[in-house]
Amino acid sequence: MKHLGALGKYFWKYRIRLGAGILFVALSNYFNVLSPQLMRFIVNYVDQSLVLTGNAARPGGSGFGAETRGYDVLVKKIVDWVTRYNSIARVVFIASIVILVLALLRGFFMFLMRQTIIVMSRHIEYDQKNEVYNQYQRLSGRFFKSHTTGDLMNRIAEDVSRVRIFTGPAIMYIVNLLTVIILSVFFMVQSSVELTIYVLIPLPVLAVIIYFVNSNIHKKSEKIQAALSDLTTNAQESYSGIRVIKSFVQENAMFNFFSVNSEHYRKNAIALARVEAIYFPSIQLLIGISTLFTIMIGGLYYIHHEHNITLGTIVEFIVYVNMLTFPVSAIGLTASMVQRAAASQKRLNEFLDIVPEIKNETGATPLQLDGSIAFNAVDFTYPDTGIRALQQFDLKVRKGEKIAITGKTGSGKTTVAQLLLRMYDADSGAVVLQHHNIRDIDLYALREQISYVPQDVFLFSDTVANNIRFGKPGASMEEVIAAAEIAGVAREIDGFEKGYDTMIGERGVTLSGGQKQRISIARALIKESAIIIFDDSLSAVDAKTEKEIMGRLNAYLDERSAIIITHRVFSLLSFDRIIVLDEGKIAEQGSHDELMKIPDGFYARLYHRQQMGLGTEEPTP
Ligand SMILES: Nc1ncnc2c1ncn2[C@@H]1O[C@H](COP(=O)(O)OP(=O)(O)OP(=O)(O)O)[C@@H](O)[C@H]1O
Repeated sequence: MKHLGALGKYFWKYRIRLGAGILFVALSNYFNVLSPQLMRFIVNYVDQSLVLTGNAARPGGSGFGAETRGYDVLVKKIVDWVTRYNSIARVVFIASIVILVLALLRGFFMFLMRQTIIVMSRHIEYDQKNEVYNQYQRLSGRFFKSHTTGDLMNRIAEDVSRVRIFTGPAIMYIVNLLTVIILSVFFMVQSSVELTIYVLIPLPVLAVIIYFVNSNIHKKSEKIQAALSDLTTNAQESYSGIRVIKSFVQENAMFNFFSVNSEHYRKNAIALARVEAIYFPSIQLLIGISTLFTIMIGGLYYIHHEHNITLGTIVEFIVYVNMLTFPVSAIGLTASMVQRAAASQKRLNEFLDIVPEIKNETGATPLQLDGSIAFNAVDFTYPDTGIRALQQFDLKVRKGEKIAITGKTGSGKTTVAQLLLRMYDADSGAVVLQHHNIRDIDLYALREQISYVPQDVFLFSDTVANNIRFGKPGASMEEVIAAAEIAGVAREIDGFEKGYDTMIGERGVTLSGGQKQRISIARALIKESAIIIFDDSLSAVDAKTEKEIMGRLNAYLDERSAIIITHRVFSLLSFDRIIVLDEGKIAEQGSHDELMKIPDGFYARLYHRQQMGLGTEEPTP
């Protein structure tokens, strides 16, 4: 329950709606509890009138003496007003119309109650979804590595919905339950204390049943939720990896895996349905017993002229008991709504309370980057795997310098890019840009001024133009085309039937790997930053195209600093410096000619291998 405390800020934000909603619930119930009193009046009035005309149900009738006992002030006024008419039919007719008016008033306030509380819950749902989404955006790559997409999706969709059920329907039921019970018990006691006690006797039993059955329901619901989460993750991975599944002919295995999860979910859902099936009839039974007590004991009191019980009182109590039926039977449902919401909010809080590892330090400056970079004795170990990716790594890049980084796979090349984008912070040493430690530079300004083309391309389900424009929102069509031209993909885009308006499916399924890579490059180039990082960004294009692109890039890069990570060395000729990384350390460094002179050097061997057309694999020592 304490987890729901996190919603306090939202309730405060929408306090006027909430306050009005509570008032409307109370008013709606107030008008609701008045009608049983009027029904008592009508029955007693008719009964008494029949006595006077000699047609009483029993000699003496109910007597008007008991009638006004426990009436609400408003009901008293209504009774005074209707009894001014002499005809029984007229009194009954007018009193009945008043009951109808009361029902309408009740309905009107109920409508207002929904308009305020349910609308408030939708606002909170919207705010909370945005809050969670924003937090997802702020969290670091490490967080996303340790949580599945299915789990993230479940929390932002399923958990937020469950919390909404608390902030809307559950709050409404709770306020409704409390006001109905307080008002009806108050008026029942006013009418007859003895009968009230008998009518309420089954309630403790009801409370015990509700408690036990409800905790059972809660446990089962939790299991269902966990099973549903597995199922979602399972399905989501199947969609994303459909090409791998098909190529490995693993459709049946995947389906079997899904069916096992699905079966687990089904069993839990059926178990829950069974418990719920027992729950509602038991509640109805106990409410039925209350009604039985009302008629039996009320009837006996009436026959024996005890405790001023009239026929009208019995009718009034029957209506009260019926009035309590729904709110009381909804106690379990409401309690489980609250429990589920608390569990969901706990899951949301787990994410919302995470302080992003990488965040702006106070006083961080939005530095205008000129392109000079320095890695000073940087050590970095990935916290989740403990892999030491960079060791005492030193690198100085002057403004406008073009550096190529090569080396064996896993030697730490991408890590250099990750630290430069401040996706991680160095454990020791420092990354310095224009004499400013990277930690003192405004994070968003930093990333805004670095163009990064990652190894694994990701394109959005949008048009080609919008995917390129992602690098510079609001860029003109000319800028988009210019970027595509430098990236060497313009001719292919022109060949598409809809050109730059061609929709790219999820993850760009309609494009070839090379096309996707080049669109991703165009997206980075349009950004026009002082620093450009290519992380093996041309691995899927042929060597000739790569050379052409490199040629155009040379002109584009001009004054910009560039770090090009690659496994293909023969295109590195025009670089100012080439770095060979090995186990997180610089193994070789220099121009092409200098590196070629190192006897048995990694670079020289790799160059020869590739010249002989033996591919990009690393040379064996
Ligand atoms: N996000 C990560 N979490 C944990 N360990 C990582 C992560 N990324 C990389 N590593 C590990 O750190 C080491 C350096 O990885 P890095 O990606 O920098 O190498 P690389 O030289 O770019 O490799 P490749 O040429 O295959 O892209 C590797 O051993 C790798 O397994």
